[in-house]
Amino acid sequence: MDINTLTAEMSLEESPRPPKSAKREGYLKWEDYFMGTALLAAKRSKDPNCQVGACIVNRENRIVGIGYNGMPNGCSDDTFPWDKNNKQFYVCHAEMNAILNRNIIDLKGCTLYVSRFPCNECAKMIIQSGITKVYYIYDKSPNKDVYIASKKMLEEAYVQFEVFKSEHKTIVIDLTPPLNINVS
Ligand SMILES: O=c1ccn([C@H]2C[C@H](O)[C@@H](COP(=O)(O)O)O2)c(=O)[nH]1
Ligand SMILES: [Zn+2]
Repeated sequence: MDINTLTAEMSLEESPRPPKSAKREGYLKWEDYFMGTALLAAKRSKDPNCQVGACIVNRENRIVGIGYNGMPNGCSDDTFPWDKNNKQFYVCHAEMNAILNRNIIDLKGCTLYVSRFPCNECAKMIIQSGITKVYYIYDKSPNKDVYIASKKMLEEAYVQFEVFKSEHKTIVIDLTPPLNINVS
């Protein structure tokens, strides 16, 4: 076997294996990371009916605000009402909390990842804050006046909104070793 043949055989054998310094495959894409963060935040919600999470991201792909729906600070989750007719008077929406929790002053040009389509009150805050893009997973009540009004305002103010699409259905995160993260 001459030296050329030997080299060809070696490279054939090694081709499926990435070089040791190559990056890991299967890492989360930015968009899945941001929506995953919003969904993880939603898990903090005490609302028995609807847990909403929101994550705001700037143009440099930095997370600048996270929120979920909950009672205002100082208003106890155990004494304020969570039933359908009364919670509306008290609950702070996820989008509002994410905007108020922001760690930068100006949200101009930022993108919001949120689990459900924002209501009219959230749309007002989104517009006024300078957020220009909204990704949401589902529109719970598209025919209700508040969501029709929300769409109307977002469109008028040139805030784009789009259903979130991912090539994955689930992200499963272990809290115990070996700390696997399974994306499927
Ligand atoms: O833009 C929105 C709209 C609603 N929410 C939260 C506020 C409440 O906790 C629930 C409302 O649930 P329904 O059962 O649909 O009345 O969702 C929000 O965070 N952001
Ligand atoms: Zn809202």
